[in-house]
Amino acid sequence: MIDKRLLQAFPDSMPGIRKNIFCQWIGLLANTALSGCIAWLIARTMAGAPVNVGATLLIMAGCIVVRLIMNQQATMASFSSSTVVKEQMRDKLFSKLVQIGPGYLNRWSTAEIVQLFGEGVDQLETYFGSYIPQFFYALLAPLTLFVVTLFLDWKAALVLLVCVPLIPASIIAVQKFAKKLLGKYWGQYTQLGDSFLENLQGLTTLKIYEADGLRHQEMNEEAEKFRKITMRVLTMQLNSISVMDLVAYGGAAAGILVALGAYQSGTITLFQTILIVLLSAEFFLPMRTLGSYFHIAMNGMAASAKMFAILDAPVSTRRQSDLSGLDTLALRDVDFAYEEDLTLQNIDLVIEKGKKTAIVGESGSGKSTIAKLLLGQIQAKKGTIEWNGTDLNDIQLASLYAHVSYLGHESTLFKGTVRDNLRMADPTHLDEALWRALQLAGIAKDLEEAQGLDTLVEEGGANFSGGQRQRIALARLLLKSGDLMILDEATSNVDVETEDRIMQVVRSLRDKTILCISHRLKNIVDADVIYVLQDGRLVQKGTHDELVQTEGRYATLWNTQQALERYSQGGQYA
Ligand SMILES: Nc1ncnc2c1ncn2[C@@H]1O[C@H](COP(=O)(O)OP(=O)(O)OP(=O)(O)O)[C@@H](O)[C@H]1O
Repeated sequence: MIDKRLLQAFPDSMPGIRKNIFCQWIGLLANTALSGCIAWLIARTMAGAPVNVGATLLIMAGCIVVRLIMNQQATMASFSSSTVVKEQMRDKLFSKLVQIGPGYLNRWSTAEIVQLFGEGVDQLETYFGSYIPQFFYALLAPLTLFVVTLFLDWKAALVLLVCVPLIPASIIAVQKFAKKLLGKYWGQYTQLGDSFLENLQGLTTLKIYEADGLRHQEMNEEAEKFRKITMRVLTMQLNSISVMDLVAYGGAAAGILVALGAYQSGTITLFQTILIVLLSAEFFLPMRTLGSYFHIAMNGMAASAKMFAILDAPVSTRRQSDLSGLDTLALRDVDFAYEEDLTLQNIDLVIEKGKKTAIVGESGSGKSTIAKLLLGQIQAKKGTIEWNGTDLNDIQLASLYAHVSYLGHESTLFKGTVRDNLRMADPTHLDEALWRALQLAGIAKDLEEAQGLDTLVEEGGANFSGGQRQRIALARLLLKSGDLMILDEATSNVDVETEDRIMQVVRSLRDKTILCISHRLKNIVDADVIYVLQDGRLVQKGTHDELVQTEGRYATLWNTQQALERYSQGGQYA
């Protein structure tokens, strides 16, 4: 009924939990005293005996005030313990994802992460703020009341105490089933989130291909599955609450019946009988409340299982070394697989300082996978990647990113100003340096006509064209003083003018170490060394002149692309 690991993971929540239990217990004592006063007043009045009403009412008012204060304190303690847990859990998850690096996207989807960070963590609020304190209080309260009722009538006290464990027994009975069901519920929930996000992001494509109707139907089916499982969870919760109510009220009735029997036979007084009647419900209430928190807490436990899966994900502990400037970067006999089949096989590749290295090959041959390996986003299955002879797995990701800059085919711009986006590369750059980079990237004129460096960038750079976004990203790349520049199909999504500008800039960077990944061979003809990739294997290596003169994959690709180019310029495809 208690997830030990979850409890042990947040020791800072314990003071709040202890305070909550203590306040509830003092409140229970105040309530017992209040019931005692009520029973005393009724019994004395019915017996026609003198009663000091004023003093009794004063004591009763005192009990009510204590109870109210204790309730308020317990609520505050609950808030403080759950806040600590939520803050720390989000912190732990975030640090872990930072440790794993961008490669976390290979293991979990964005929607899953967002749901766990948001609603998943919120589910822990009930677990720590209400369920855990209630669990211990629900053990303490019946024992306390048992001691009190023992002085009134031991038989009734015993019956009440014996009936209390029937509630946790019924909870345990549904726990196994509930755990399975909630595991499925969370699976369905994240799956629905994944599809929703994907369909929303690709809505334009779906509309263009008139596939939105089909996706709509699929989403409806998934939503229906989620509705059904939600209803199953609710039904399970309601049924188990009904069972708990039956046990609670049945148990209280049994205790009351025993007390009434004792009163009839003259073993106990009217005061004792009334007090037992008043206290009997109190015996069961804490367990009953525990039962109602239980299902929400189980949901928190199911979510926490997913969170612990992230926290337990293996992270290389080898990443200790810092990088020095680049002399050589080499892939030595590297194999890699996303799934079972190898995506890359026996890759031997060397990137030398100050040289321009190119990787070419058809779509799906594994070019971007090599870039991901060099960026530490994925790990080789076999072989090593060595930066000046040091295994990349031993190098801290932060140190690696300080030395490497990257421009992909779809660059991300962030909400803010153009200046904010450029300064990401290096916050010490002055405006002059930013303008120089923008001029080189061929976007300075467009920005001068707008608000210059203060031009606002909307989320994802939505207020710029694809080409403009890529040019701003190129300027950002130029501002970063890394040792290695990786361009992965940096020109594949842009207009011819932007493509020419990007390649012109790359050609002008004479002393830079550049890795250029491209399927358009005309962009890499001047590379110092070209590696040709086919179906995950390196099949050729050399300069452009060497490769076109040799019969092989490169010459075939070159001839095909040249023919296509002539054709697009109005010539003949031959
Ligand atoms: N995250 C992934 N999970 C599973 N398979 C993947 C993943 N990313 C890529 N692949 C597969 O790995 C192979 C190589 O992909 P990669 O993106 O490296 O090719 P590429 O040569 O860069 O292609 P392109 O020129 O089209 O970008 C492809 O068959 C692709 O389907």
